[in-house]
Amino acid sequence: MGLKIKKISGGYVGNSVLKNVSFEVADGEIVALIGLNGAGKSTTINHIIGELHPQQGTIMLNDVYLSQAPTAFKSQIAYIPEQPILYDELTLEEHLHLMLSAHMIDNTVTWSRAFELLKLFRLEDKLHWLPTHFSKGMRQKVMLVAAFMLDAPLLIVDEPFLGLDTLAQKDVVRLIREQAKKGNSVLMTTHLLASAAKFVDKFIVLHEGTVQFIGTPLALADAHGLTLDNLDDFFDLMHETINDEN
Ligand SMILES: Nc1ncnc2c1ncn2[C@@H]1O[C@H](COP(=O)(O)OP(=O)(O)OP(=O)(O)O)[C@@H](O)[C@H]1O
Repeated sequence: MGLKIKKISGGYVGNSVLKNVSFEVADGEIVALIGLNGAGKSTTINHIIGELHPQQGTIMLNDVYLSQAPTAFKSQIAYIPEQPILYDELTLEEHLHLMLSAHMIDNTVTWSRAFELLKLFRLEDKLHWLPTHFSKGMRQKVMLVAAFMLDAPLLIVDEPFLGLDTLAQKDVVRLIREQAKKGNSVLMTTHLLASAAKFVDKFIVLHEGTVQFIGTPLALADAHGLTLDNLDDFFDLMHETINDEN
C-alpha cells in the first residue's frame, strides 16, 4: 500500500506553491524528492505531516486518508526534520518518552531498539542531558534515535546527511536501508544526488511546485546524458535550462 499523493495543490496563505503533485512511495521503497532551492520539497513534506492543508488533492498512507483520520495517519509517520526540534527543558530520555507517548507505544522491544541506537550514536550515557549540552551533530542524532526507534510505516527524512560526520552518514544510510527491508516506506529530500543514487529506488524531481520526473537514478542520469557518478551535475543542467528559458 504505502504513501499515495494524488493531485495535491497547496502551499501557504497568499503563496500557492504545489501544482497537481502526484506520486507514490510503495512499501519497502526509498524515494528521494529532489529539486533546486524553493522547488517545493519542504512544502510537500509539510503537507504530508499535516502542518499544511492542501487546497486540492488527497494524501493517503496505508489506506488512511490524512483529511479523514489525521491522528491515525500521523501515528504512522516518523519524521526527521532538517533542523532538530528539541525542548530545552526536557532531557534526552524525556524526549524519547514524549515521542513514544505521541505514537502511543511504550514497550520493551521499542526501548531495546532505542538503546541500540543510543549506543550506535554514542549517546547511551547521556540520557539525562539537556539539549543545551549537545553539539549540533548530537542534536541531530537525538532526532535520529527518536525517529528510527519507532519503526514507523513511513519514515520521512529531510536532508539526512546535514551536519553529520561521515561515520554517522554511513550509519544513517544503513538504518534507512533496514527500514525499507522491514517493508516500511522512506521518503527523503537531498541535494547530494550521487550519494543518494547508491541507495534510493526512485528520484522525484520537483521544479516550481510541479513534478517533472519520476524514475530510477539510472533513468534520471540517462535522461540527461549523465552517469551515476556525476549525477550531482544534474543541478547545473537545471540551472542552465532555466537561464536559457529566461
Ligand atoms: N512559510 C512560508 N510562507 C510563504 N511561502 C513560503 C514559506 N515557506 C516556503 N515558502 C515558499 O514556498 C516555495 C517552496 O519552498 P520550499 O521550502 O518548499 O522549497 P524547497 O524545495 O524545500 O527548498 P530548499 O532546497 O531551499 O529547502 C518557495 O517559493 C518559498 O519561498
